[in-house]
Amino acid sequence: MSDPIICVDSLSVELGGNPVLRDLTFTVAPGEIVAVVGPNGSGKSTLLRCLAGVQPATAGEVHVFGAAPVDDGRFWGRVALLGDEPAWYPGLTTREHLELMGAVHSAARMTVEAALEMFALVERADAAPLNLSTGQRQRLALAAALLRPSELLLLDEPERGLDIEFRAALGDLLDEYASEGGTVVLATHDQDLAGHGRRVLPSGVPA
Ligand SMILES: Nc1ncnc2c1ncn2[C@@H]1O[C@H](COP(=O)(O)OP(=O)(O)OP(=O)(O)O)[C@@H](O)[C@H]1O
Repeated sequence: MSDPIICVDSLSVELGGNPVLRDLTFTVAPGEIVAVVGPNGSGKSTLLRCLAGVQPATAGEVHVFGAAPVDDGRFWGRVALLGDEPAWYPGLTTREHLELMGAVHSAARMTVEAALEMFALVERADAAPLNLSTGQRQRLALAAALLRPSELLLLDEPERGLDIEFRAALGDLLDEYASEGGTVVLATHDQDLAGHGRRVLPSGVPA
């Protein structure tokens, strides 16, 4: 069996003196989709931030690709993160944002035109992101994350702002990414999306 992509061992995180994650242990194998589920405030985003190396553990360990995640170019070359609203370049269009993503990463997974098509952004390709609807902006953020090559996708509530049809399409895109060997960890409130993977609760209780 291949080595896990992610090992979380007895992870605890306190924020502002409050325990948010308590003694959480799980592993994620290559090609797996893991859905972090639970009510508001249960620690889903905190767990994703730990996996991204931007939230230190209070106790326990997190290993990604066999080492503690480090917020550096080598790590982000392998990991695509979709968190809160990205910082858009106000002078660049939708198409130019995707071209930029393709330019900074070698071996893009798809062309810009294919991404515009796949994420239903063709008609808004020449608009600035701030002139898109909330759902269209989320589709652009997802297009950017899926256009670039990566081995691990970390997605915090990727369903935010998406209509029902596109949520279903997103599940299929994640399945396709995983079938190519990519690993996905997503925090989600969408039960259908969560059904595409194994469920993990940040409380550590099996779902
Ligand atoms: N900087 C902070 N200082 C103190 N407490 C915080 C901080 N950030 C988050 N929290 C608290 O930590 C807990 C977990 O927050 P987190 O955002 O991880 O939850 P979540 O499961 O992602 O929630 P949601 O479903 O609403 O997105 C919440 O109770 C939140 O209020």
